[in-house]
Amino acid sequence: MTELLRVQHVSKRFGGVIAVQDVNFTMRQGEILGLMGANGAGKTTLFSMIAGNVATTSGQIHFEGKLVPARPDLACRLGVARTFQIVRPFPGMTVLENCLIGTLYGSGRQKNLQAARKTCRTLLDELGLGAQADKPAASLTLAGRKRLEIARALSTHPKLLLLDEVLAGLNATEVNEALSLIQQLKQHYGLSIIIIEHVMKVLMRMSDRIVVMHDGHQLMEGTPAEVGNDPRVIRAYLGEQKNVRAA
Ligand SMILES: Nc1ncnc2c1ncn2[C@@H]1O[C@H](COP(=O)(O)OP(=O)(O)OP(=O)(O)O)[C@@H](O)[C@H]1O
Repeated sequence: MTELLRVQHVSKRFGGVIAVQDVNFTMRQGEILGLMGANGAGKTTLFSMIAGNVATTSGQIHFEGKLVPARPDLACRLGVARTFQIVRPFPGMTVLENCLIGTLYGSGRQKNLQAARKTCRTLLDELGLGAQADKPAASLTLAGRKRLEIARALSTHPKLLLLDEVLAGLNATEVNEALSLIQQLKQHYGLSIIIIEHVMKVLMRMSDRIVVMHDGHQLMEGTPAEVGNDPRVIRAYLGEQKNVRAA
């Protein structure tokens, strides 16, 4: 499969805090890559650098062979879109208008407003938000706002979707629904996905490969089975006795 993303010796320092240190991995087109790590491990900072929200202190990130600039608008035009852990809709705009912005200005920029509206309605239908399309974003439930966050990212027509804890705060039924939805969207839009998720069982189930972060470092990279059985991961997250898959 074709290489999509290359993260090379990437580090980020915020003043005296080293949030990410010398992280290296590649990702193939069509993969689902899990990003695992405890609070403060550096996962979101890594996302922010891949999405161009934050500049690297050192190292480089290439997407389809092109250097990802430290500008989210330009990274978006390359085909990278992200969600935020704390959802960021424009609350006063309707659900549809929130998506229109991405469709009109993202990587697949549609010039025609009517066509863009149609695209957004189809997308919102797929995400189960069709009935809410003309309501204000602020009126959605948490599960609805999480779906809108995904819709907003997809509206930019990305090739790589970065999902930052989109399942957090959802109940068991909502988590299962969201997982099937993500799989469907991946197939339909031919997406590659990097997912940050604290529920390990979910991450293990979804991911083709997992990169494990610990205190800003990359602890290891491997298949879910390799990660679940790795003594370093077990030591870092669960103590000596347990197995990650039992968590
Ligand atoms: N803008 C910032 N300024 C200063 N320090 C920051 C900034 N952003 C992140 N950090 C620090 O960098 C480290 C990594 O944070 P980051 O949010 O990337 O971790 P995380 O793995 O995503 O954690 P969580 O699972 O809690 O979201 C933490 O020590 C955090 O306090």
